[in-house]
Amino acid sequence: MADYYTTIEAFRKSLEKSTEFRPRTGVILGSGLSKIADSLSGTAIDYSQIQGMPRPTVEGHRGFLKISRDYALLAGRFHYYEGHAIQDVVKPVLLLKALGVERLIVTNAAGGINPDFEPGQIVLIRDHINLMGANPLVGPNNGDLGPRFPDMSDAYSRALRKRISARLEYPLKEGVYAGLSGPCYETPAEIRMLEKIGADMVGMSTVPEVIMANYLGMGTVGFSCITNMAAGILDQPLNHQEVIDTAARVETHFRGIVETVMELLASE
Ligand SMILES: O=P(O)(O)O[C@H]1O[C@H](CO)[C@@H](O)[C@H]1O
Ligand code: HPA
Repeated sequence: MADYYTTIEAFRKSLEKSTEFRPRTGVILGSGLSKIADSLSGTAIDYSQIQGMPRPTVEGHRGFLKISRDYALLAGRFHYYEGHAIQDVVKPVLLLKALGVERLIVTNAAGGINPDFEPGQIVLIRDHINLMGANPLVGPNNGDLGPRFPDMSDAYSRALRKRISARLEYPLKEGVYAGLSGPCYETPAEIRMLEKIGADMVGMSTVPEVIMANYLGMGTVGFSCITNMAAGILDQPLNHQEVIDTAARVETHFRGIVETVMELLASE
């Protein structure tokens, strides 16, 4: 395994110069969702100012940290398909750890598999299936950071999900997220397989981040914005522009949910 301890220490040092804020809640924003960070007050720090932080290459991931007393929002994540080592894909989580963040909210754009879902809907992630073909914890383990064999039975905190559902005006549907490496969208046959193994939505991110957050002891919740129905469900081709457009269409609604959850976590 990469020496995550060293990476976290290097981020801590680098951030010492740019901010005194040490929030408890971190948010990773998915494709097309970075406007949420614009609308919140705080200090914006470009990834280029943070030593060791890669640059996002995907449209909809801008590459800055917005930080205030209560929150650290990351507008820009790294995907395995971009060619990053899996150890770099989890750098947003290591950065949040360096700031002392204890709770993580992950968001993503995903294709809907469950026929009860529709584009524009926000789904609370109940669990995931790791089909990336990679795991960020492979390699020697530093027991000071986390266990060799982390338990994943509550990776998307049941307790937090319950509190979120109680706080929101209407309950969100929950679903299982299948994380694949991409960058191809899936074939219709792959989507039929994913449905059979219990996936409700599909994407190319989130899973490595949540594995790392769980390993580091962060309580985690996740939201998928269903930006399109997965391949073969509707008789139409998929493209990233549709993903960005749908995320933009529901941005205000999604922001409301994320802000409510951020307030809920900050008040505890
Ligand atoms: O998961 P996020 O980063 O939100 O983005 C999703 O959208 C992109 C595909 O359109 C992929 O990167 C997929 O993972
Ligand atoms: O249909 C999809 N498949 C994989 N990743 C995605 N991200 C948004 N939509 C999708």
